[in-house]
Amino acid sequence: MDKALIANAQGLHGTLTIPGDKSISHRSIMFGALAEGTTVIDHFLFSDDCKRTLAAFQALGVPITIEGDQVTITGVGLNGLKAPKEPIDLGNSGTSTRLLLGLLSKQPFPIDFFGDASLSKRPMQRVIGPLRQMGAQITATADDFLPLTIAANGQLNAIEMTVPVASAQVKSALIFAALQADGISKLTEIAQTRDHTERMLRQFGGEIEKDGLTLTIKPQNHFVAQQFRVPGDMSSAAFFALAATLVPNSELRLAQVGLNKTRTGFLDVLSRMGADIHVENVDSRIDEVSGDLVVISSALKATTVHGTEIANVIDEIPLIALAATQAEGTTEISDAAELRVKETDRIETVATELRKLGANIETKPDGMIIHGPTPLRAVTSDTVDSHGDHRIGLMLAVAALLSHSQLTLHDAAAINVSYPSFFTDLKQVLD
Ligand SMILES: O=C(O)C1=C[C@@H](OP(=O)(O)O)[C@@H](O)[C@H](O)C1
Ligand SMILES: C=C(OP(=O)(O)O)C(=O)O
Repeated sequence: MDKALIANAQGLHGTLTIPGDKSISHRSIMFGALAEGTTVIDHFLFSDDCKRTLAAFQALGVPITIEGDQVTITGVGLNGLKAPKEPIDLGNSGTSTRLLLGLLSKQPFPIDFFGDASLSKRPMQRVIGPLRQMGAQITATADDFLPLTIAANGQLNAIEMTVPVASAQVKSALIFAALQADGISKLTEIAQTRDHTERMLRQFGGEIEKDGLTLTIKPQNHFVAQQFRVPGDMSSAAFFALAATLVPNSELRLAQVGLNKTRTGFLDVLSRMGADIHVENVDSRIDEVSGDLVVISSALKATTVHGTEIANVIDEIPLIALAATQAEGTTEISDAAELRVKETDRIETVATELRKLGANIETKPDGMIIHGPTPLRAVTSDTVDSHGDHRIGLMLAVAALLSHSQLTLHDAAAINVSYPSFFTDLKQVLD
């Protein structure tokens, strides 16, 4: 599907309630299924990826009902899942695949997974390798890719390891497996990644100890159903925070956005660049803190993004690159080779698409060097391409707002993976 993008925006005003967090929505279904009792989740993100997790648990025999943006899950516990009748389709969702690998690695029946063309190219060895060390029986194409089969398995051994990639998905998969292991497991991260699994595990009555970057997990199989509201997704709010920063004469409020410190790196980077963003109405009654972001347009200057900050901004790097094209000076992003194994190689897709609009971007194996500012307009093409990657499509829709030429987005439907209501939300706040 091709979509005409909105160009030459004059200002963004008003208040937007940002859709629910994708990472938390996935995990809410998982813990809800494992708990005893009825879990009620409000402001669940009904995006393509989260719907894959929801459908996977329905296929595993978990009763789940939907009313508006509320999901009700009747928990069955780890021992109450049923053999799925068919292979499970995980679509485009890396989070569903990797977390489910750990969660389902000790079931008394085999389970087959497959996914779309993009997901079938994403590395799974990072999860399959450690799970095999624990005793899981997993067979995958070329040992690393979907489609794969988790064989029936009655035993998982505890593990002590340093997780070799800074990845919340790998960490979370191993936490789910460790809950079912025969002893105490210790996982050490090389950098702090998003900690929603750890927080939700505690919220559902489980135990996990954290000492610096090391987590200690004992076997446990008793979780208590919960009721909560999923905070707005910082990674979705980021599109509007940048749009309001870059489009002159804007003042926008993004309501009830998740402010978990492992997710707010984008606000730090933009603030360093000179953005005017402040936080109001913080709600810290629950473990996943949320608040409003108030964003006023401002000029940006270049920055450097590297090292342990990368994990915190991993999904926002396409937007940081866009910000850098509008900033005074040279921005360098390093230590971000993980971008090459996302839905697309995001170093290449960001550079290819923004260059069409006149951006001056050099790519490196682990990042990008961006020389700004450059006006954005159709230079080599007036059609930009999501390449089937939601974050690229959404970033390009923000870039288009600054362009004086009319642009078309190829494969605009990709945005449904994380932000189906984006274009409706955008219309609501444009002058
Ligand atoms: O755990 C999660 O919910 C996620 C972790 C990140 O992936 P990695 O763990 O592969 O870095 C992120 O890119 C993804 O959008 C969601
Ligand atoms: C990388 C992403 O998601 P996933 O790994 O779940 O496909 C993303 O949402 O940008």
